[in-house]
Amino acid sequence: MDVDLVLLESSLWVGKKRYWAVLTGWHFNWTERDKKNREKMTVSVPVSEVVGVEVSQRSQSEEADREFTVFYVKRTSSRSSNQLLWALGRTQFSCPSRDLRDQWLTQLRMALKTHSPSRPHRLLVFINPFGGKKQGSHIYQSLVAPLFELAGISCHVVVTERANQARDHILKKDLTDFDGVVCVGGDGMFSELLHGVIGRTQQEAGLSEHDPTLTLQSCDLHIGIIPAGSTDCVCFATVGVNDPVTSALHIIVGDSQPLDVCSVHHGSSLVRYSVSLVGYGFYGDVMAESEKHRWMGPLRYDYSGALVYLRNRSYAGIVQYLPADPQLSSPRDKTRCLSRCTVCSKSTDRRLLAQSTNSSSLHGSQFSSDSEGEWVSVEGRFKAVSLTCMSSSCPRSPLGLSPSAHLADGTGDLIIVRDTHPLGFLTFLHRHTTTQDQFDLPFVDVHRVKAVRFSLPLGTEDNEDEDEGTVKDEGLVEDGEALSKSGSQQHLAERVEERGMTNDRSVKKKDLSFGLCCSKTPSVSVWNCDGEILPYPEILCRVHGQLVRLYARGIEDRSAPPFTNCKGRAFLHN
Ligand SMILES: CCCCCCCCCCCCC/C=C/[C@@H](O)[C@H](COP(=O)(O)O)NC(=O)CCCCCCCCCCCCCCC
Ligand SMILES: Nc1ncnc2c1ncn2[C@@H]1O[C@H](COP(=O)(O)OP(=O)(O)O)[C@@H](O)[C@H]1O
Ligand SMILES: [Ca+2]
Repeated sequence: MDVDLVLLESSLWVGKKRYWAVLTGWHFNWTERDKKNREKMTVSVPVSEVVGVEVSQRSQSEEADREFTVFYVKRTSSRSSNQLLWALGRTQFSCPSRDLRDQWLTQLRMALKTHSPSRPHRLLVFINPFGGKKQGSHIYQSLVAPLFELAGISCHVVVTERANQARDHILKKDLTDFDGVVCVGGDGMFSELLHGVIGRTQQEAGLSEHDPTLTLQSCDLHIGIIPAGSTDCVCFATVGVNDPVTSALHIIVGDSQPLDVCSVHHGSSLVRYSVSLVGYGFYGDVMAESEKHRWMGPLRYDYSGALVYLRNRSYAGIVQYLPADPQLSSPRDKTRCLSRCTVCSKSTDRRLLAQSTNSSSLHGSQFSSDSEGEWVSVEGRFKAVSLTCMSSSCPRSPLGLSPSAHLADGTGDLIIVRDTHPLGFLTFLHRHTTTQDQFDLPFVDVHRVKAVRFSLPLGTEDNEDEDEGTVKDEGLVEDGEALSKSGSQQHLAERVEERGMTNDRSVKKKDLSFGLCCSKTPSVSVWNCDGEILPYPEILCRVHGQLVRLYARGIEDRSAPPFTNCKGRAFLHN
């Protein structure tokens, strides 16, 4: 029952103004009262958004002994982009007596404990000092660490010295004391945490990650992201803005956002997990190209994007997909997945029901293609084939690859861009930066799916040296050597070149050995899997609903009605 009992109320002063302050289990409100005791504006802070309470830091004096400061989440707008940001609000209250001050401190701290129980107390933080503009350590020390300290969160901080250190740490070290893991970096760093957390959970549950038909165990350990990378798409799409303070506050208040994850398999092995982009053709080529220009920082994507666009390539392939239930939602229904999204909540309800009716729980049960419906097949030449489990919005594309995709509905959106003239493809790309519908083009199809398979038509060059089932050599969990950009990716990029897949250097190499016959453009591309290159075109992807949880709450709806108090009066929400 949602009874909002008053825990404490009294007169308090803020500066020279007198307020009537009320603490209930759910809210801390203070209402200005004028000299005639008439009520003016009320400020209301949900207890769940109180960051901390402190006694006055001023030197001991009678006045200071009657003061306390409440720190809380304050919503503001960014001046440049009009995005909703969270900042640290603070109000210093003065009490009539020291006794009353102590009562306020006790009650506020107690309310925090009992009404905000999901807050983390101990976190494991990984900082990539080389991500994005190389500001990770500075961002953490100057903006995030002071907030965690204020909130009483203790942190074990690891500044990484190599790629995959964070993933390996999570897979192998004792994590019993930690409530969550946090990365300070970009999507690549998030991906390391994702692989560590999912891998660890399956190890402990005794489940094989390589079997795409198995329902994996969802992970309890939460993941937090402090954006300090190049695209920061996972943060942007789950929080609505790339801002370290906003993200730190979501971690502090213990927000919990389930997230769908796609497992990518080749042959009989798991290759990687992805949450944002599994993309072949254009996005694969952009990623392969951009690795050569890493020194440019985030700009490498625009530069490489332009180069790859001008190459004007398309690739032959067979895309097969398992459609999701069209009754539940559609990628073209013009809705947005916002905080407390009903489509995602219904998916949660269905999962809970399935778990309760399945005596041995859903985990470890089989995902049978028969009961999941019929595969649909599309063969042709494509500019791009992309699968995304969420909108994949980012500053470069504020509505994302698929604006109506859901964070936690158990499906992904498959976007097929068939071969077209360069101007058409530019229109498609450009619409990602506006509010125009990028799917409303005759050469673009979008489907909401549960699984996707991609293969090459018979006779495509790459089929010849395709070696099914050998991925384990580079597999993620098998040998601890993931396909990382900065480490083994170097070696993979060389393999890609040797196979004559994507870049110009590879063509030159072939030209030298085979002469003119091989100067044609490569017939296969690579997959871009959340920023990592997968050099084998034939893959199977399966979406796992709500496999992990982030310290986030989805994008908050700015048009939501104002809060009202228990007496129905209008409230100013801080
Ligand atoms: C004409 C303007 C076209 C703008 C097209 C914007 C499409 C943006 C879609 C972004 C999807 C992002 C999905 C997330 C991917 C990340 O996981 C992943 C890794 O991120 P990290 O480095 O932070 O670790 N990032 C990426 O894969 C980056 C993909 C970026 C693609 C940028 C494409 C720019 C295209 C520019 C075309 C210009 C044409 C000019 C013609 C002369
Ligand atoms: N200390 C390190 N040295 C080199 N590479 C690292 C280090 N720490 C993490 N990485 C790797 O760097 C890659 C890019 O990191 P990320 O933080 O995503 O930045 P960006 O968004 O700029 O790509 C990731 O794939 C990650 O595995
Ligand atoms: Ca989804």
